[in-house]
This record gives sequence, structure tokens and C-alpha cells, in this order.
Amino acid sequence: MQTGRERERERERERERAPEQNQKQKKSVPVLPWMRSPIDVILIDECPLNLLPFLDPRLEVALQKMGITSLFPVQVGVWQETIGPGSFERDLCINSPTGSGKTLAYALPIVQMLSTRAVRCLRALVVLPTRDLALQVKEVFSAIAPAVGLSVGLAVGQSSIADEISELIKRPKLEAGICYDPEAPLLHLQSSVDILVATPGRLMDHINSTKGFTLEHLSYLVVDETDRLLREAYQSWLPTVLQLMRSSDGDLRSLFPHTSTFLPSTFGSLKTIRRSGVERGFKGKAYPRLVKMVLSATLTQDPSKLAQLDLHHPLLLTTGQRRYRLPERLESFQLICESKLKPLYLVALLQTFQGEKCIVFTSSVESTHRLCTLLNFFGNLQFKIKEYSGLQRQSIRSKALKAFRAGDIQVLVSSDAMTRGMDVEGVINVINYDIPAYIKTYIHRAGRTARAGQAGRCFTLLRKDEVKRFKKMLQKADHNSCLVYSVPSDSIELLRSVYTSALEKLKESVESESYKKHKIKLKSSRMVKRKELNNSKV
Ligand SMILES: Nc1ncnc2c1ncn2[C@@H]1O[C@H](COP(=O)(O)OP(=O)(O)OP(=O)(O)O)[C@@H](O)[C@H]1O
Repeated sequence: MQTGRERERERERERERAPEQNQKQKKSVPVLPWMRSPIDVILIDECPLNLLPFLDPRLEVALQKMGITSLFPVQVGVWQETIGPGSFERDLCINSPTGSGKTLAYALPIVQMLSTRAVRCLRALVVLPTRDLALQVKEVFSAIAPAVGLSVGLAVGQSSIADEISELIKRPKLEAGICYDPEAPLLHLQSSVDILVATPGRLMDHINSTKGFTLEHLSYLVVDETDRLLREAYQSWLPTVLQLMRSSDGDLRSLFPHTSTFLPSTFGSLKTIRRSGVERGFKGKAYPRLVKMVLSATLTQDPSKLAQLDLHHPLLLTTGQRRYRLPERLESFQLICESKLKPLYLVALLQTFQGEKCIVFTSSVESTHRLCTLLNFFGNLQFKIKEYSGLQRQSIRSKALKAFRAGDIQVLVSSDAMTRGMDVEGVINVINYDIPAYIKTYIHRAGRTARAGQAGRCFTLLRKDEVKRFKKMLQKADHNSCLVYSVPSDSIELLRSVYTSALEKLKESVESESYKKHKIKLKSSRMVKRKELNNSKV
């Protein structure tokens, strides 16, 4: 991350920019009053672990094992509002640039808080939009939680539902000759995990049908990549979770109106009693309530969307005065070329990277597939290329990601499946083969590089008629320094003949693939017909 002097300079730049910025932002003042007085993370310094107040020494050791010696500013900011004087009193909305360390910002305080728990039950739920992202976040929790005796589970549909259930729910074993009644097992089912990282679909599967799976003890809910998760309803996962929380509060309060502690084994199972309090902002609400933390590099300001989260006395942590912000050490470039020559420019550009890791973004799953196939037909390239998109089976996609992480492949051609949150060490370059449609997409794509204070470059291939639109888009992030990058014309010329033959091969490959697809379709429709015929005979 930045040194103290760099941060001071950055603050100065912000102060200078402020009047001009305020002028520009007049039209886009956040509608919600609490968003107008945020905590500015720019004003917070990194903090060495040994100076971090109240940090559990076991967690300090675990962090050091991860190579972490100090907390990044957003992590310090969240720590202050959770373990520090803020004491989790308010729900937190965190709008912080890509790669600034948001995952640990929420993972560390949650793990520290749960480290003193007496009985294991599901107390923290982290929801992410994709399986690979959930796996990544689980890794972070798994690096610190076991140090304080906590267990972390994953619900993403990576394995069969039965395997997942056996990981998440503890069933009673035959003990001392006692046999439990299989007809009344709910009483004895317990969570095997304290923290669960989940995608909405699998979470709903467990809520709806896994015996013993309960959110009644939940104390922390994290909605990562909030704007993406709020955009899609995913079987109403959010209202369902919130409703379950509300009803468990209500039921328990009516059962135990004066109880203020955690009661183990009441009526045979664990009961978490949330007491009603008169603390500031808690009037009429259960306390301690379910604490929510929502995060994104492009957090929505839309009141109707944020209302879905039912936030309690929310506090915004943001970085600087701008709504959107790119990483400090990101350099942006534009490459202007004719549409039909784009693959040539792309290959010439990739050749200049000399094996550095690079992600190439396209506009759709189909073009990802086509472009990757075409690049592989160039032959004799000094780097390995693989595809990563929602068109592939999860296992194939995960394999490609694993190889990319390990450095066995250097270029990953991706649809927007890779755009958000993915953290791959050593990605120096990002290329927008197709111009992103929105500034938010640009921010998340570009944010796959220049992470954790490292340097990185983002190139965008543009047609002449796209230049103006692109410039306007970058202005929304106050990003005015996108230099023109040119590829030497002789390197383009050298590639022309091989490009022609690669295009021929691509054409053949597309034809053969569509023939195969047609055959499969035909076969399955014949099978359906045959089935219908058999059924009608019966
Ligand atoms: N305190 C720290 N010291 C060193 N490295 C850190 C620290 N905190 C996080 N990192 C590293 O920084 C990288 C980015 O972290 P993370 O993925 O949490 O970013 P993010 O803010 O969630 O980004 P995005 O918005 O893209 O999801 C990771 O590789 C992580 O290991």
C-alpha cells in the first residue's frame, strides 16, 4: 500500500480537488442523509498489527502467517467501528476501491468477536454472488478462524447437497450404547460451522430443505458485492433471511421477555436471546441485533435498493470524495484500431507482455469462446491462453482459474464472470477487448490488477467512434489520464498471414460446433418424443 508520505500527498490532492469536485458533484449528492456524512478512509492510516488495539494474539500470529504485518486503511476503519469504540453499534456500508482489502476488513472483526463464543452454532453468514468468489472468501476466513477455534463452512453447490449437508450439520453418533430416535433427530442436530460463506441459490436450498440448518443464532450478515447481489432477486434470498431473523427475534422475545443472555439447550436446542434495549438507535429493536455489513467498490446510492437491506442506523465508510475510485497505481491506456483488426492488435499487445499474467475481457460468453478459440489458432505464441466464462461447466472454469493462479497459463480470456472480486496474484495487465458498457464495469474489470497497492495497467481497445463515449465514461470516475497506446505497425504486419489462416480455422471450428449442437438438440428432441409416445401407450 502507500507510504505515509504518499498518503499525505494524496490527502493534499483531495483537499485541492475538493472545491472543484463539490462543484461537479452537486447534481449527484447522495439522496440518503446518512450517506452525506461518511467516514473518509483516506484520512485513516495503515496500522501495524502490534499496535492494533484488542487484537487477539492468536489472530496476530495467523495474520503474520498470511504475510500480513499491518492492516490497510479500510480494515483499520472497520476495526474502529466494530471491535474499537464503534462496538458494532451501527450497520456498515463500505464503499472502497477494488483490491483495498475489503474481505479481511469484515472477516477479522467477525472472527475476533466470535472467538469467545462458548457453543458452536451458525453465527455469521457471508453471501457472495458467485461460487469462485465464495471459495476465495472462504480461504480468507479459513486462514484466521481456526486459530481461535472457529469453523468455517461453504455452501455453493461445489459438491453434492448431501456432502454439503454433512459438512455443515453435525449428526449425533451412537454414544455409550444410546441410540437416538431417527424420527426425532432435529433436537440433536447442530451446526458444524460458526461461519458460513454461501451463494444465494445454495443458501436458499439449505434454508428450504436442510434439517437442522437454522439462522436463529445469526449475529452477523455480510453482503459482499452488494450492488450485484441486490440487482438480482435470487429466489428472494435477502427478504427470506431478514424475515427469518425477524421472526426468530419475535418468537424468542415473546417466549423469554426478560431474559438477556445466551441460553444453551433450552427446549433441547440452542437459543440465542436478543434483548430489547434502549441504546441509541435501538429503540423498539432487538439488541444485540443482527449486524449487517455491506460492501462494494461501487456501492449503490439508490435508496430503494438499500432499503431492501433494512439497515440499522447505517454508517458509510468511503474513500475520498468521489463516488467511484480507481486504484492509485492503476495506469489506463486506450488502443485505437479498426474493428476487424482487433484480434491482431490484441495479439501484438499480448506479445509485449512477455508472459506477464493478463485477463482479457469481452462483452459476452459467446465472444469469449470465439476469441479464445481464435487466439489458440494463432499457434506459436509464447503464452498459454484459456477461457473463463459462464458458458463453461463449473469444473472446467475452476480448472482454468486454478491454472491461471498457478501461472501455468498466462492469458485468461473472460466474460464478465471474472469482473468482480476475483483476486489473482500477479495480474499485471487487464485488457478490455470490448469496451465496457458502464463505468462500474470498467472499475471492476480494471480492478483485477493494481491490487493491494501494487502497480497495474488496463488497456481498452476502441474503434474511433467509441473514443468520445469512453472518455465521458472515465470522467465519471474522475479518471482523466487515459493515454493512447500504440502498437508498432510492423508487429501487426508480421501477424497478418497467420491471422488469415487462424480466421479460416475459426470458421471451420464454429461450423463443426454448431453442427454438433444441432445433432445433440435433435437427439434430445427425439428422445422427448419417444418418451411422450411411450407414456401415451401406457
Ligand atoms: N493488510 C493487508 N496486507 C497485505 N495484503 C493484504 C492485506 N489485506 C488484504 N491484502 C491482500 O490484498 C488483496 C486484495 O484484497 P481483497 O480481495 O479483500 O480486496 P477487495 O477490496 O475485496 O477487492 P474487490 O473490490 O476487487 O473485491 C488480496 O490479495 C489480499 O490478500
